[in-house]
Amino acid sequence: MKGHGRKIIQLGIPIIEGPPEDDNQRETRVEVVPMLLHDLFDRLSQRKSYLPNQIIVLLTTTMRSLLVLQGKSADVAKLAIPATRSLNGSSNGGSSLVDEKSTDSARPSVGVSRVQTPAMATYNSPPLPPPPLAAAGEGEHPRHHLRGFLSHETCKELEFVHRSCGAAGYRPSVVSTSLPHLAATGCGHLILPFVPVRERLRDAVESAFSCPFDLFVEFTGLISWCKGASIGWHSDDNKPYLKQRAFTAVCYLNDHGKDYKGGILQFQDGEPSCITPVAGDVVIYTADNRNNHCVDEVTEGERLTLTLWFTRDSACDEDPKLLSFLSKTSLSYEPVHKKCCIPLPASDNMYWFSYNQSGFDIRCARVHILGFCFHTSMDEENNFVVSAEDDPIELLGKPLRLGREDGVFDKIFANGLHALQVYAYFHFLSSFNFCSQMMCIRS
Ligand SMILES: O=C(O)CCC(=O)C(=O)O
Ligand SMILES: [Fe+2]
Repeated sequence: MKGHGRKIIQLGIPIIEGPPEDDNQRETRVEVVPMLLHDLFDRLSQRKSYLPNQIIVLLTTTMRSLLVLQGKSADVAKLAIPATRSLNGSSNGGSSLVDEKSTDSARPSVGVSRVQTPAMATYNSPPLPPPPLAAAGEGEHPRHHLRGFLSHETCKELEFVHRSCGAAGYRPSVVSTSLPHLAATGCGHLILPFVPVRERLRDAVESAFSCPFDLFVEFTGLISWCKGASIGWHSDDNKPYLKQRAFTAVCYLNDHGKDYKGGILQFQDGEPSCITPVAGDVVIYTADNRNNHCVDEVTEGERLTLTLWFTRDSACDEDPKLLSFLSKTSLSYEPVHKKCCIPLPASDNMYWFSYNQSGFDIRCARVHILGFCFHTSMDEENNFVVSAEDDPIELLGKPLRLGREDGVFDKIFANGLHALQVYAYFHFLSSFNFCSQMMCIRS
């Protein structure tokens, strides 16, 4: 089976239709299930949780056949359900594997990919929920609102990454953490929590819009919409350099009303016409002008999202870029202090943007809001002294220290962004009662 390097292996009684190009192979490749594998596969089928790209066993040796999929749950949705139906109908007297009502639609659906697919494949598994949104994606304004897609823990974990590493965003009053940013700043390990989320989202989008195996992730980013942030009517592919974008997924990581005010997502036409963000919910829609939308101004607090764009163009796949960044930064970095576990300095020119032509630097603003200031000048004995307020932009790219009231911390940071990242990281930890860790930036 083709598609993103995923594999399908079938032994024993043929139970699925292979794609046309496999026809010849199917005739010759059906083999008896080796006894040696029986126990192994039976045990694998008992497992409760699977990671992306793990082997998933759908039918085990008790059915005198093995169907093993390696890959995504969308693969399973697409192939397993028709397979189990045809097997049930095929007279071998086997008990029903999947409740018939739940398999009304042989097409992949969001409902299918949202349940734990391996559980579906084991005997006596509960019936699948009906595909709740199957019809909506085909309309004039193809979009879906998936409720409770991310757990509370996942939302918090992603928020943690953002608090540690967020940088000035692509629009005023927006702070973002993109995966290339994490990779390029030596925080590659912080990409890990995104991996299963991206995989599940891609499954959901491919399933909901009936394009299995078609999509690549083009961009993944955490975005905080601070007070004053908004975006007017637009479609997500509305610039020549954005034409590769086919679908959007926005995951809400915190709650409207509780964490912030404003920030409602509105669509120009079609249903649902507006989305009031709830932590864990996801909205997916086509990136073209069938889904013109805007986000109301955030009037209080901070709205946090994880936004992904998907493309059909493999040249725009984010993954090779990430791997290239990771291979450069992760392999070449040698920490000054071997035990250092704080984020690395980032490239300086990534974080500057001009605001109303007057110049605005998010690094200065944020340290001031946090009650700190930068100290950059040295006296004759090479000690840092309080100053640096004259032309902070100029000095932000140089080594500096953080000061608070009359004191100056000892730690020398590579530049302003580095200081800010480290501060944000420890500030976040301290909110979980790890205050003592803050002390280590003093030494
Ligand atoms: O955050 C949202 O609800 C939508 C964001 C959006 O429209 C965009 O980033 O293009
Ligand atoms: Fe948008």
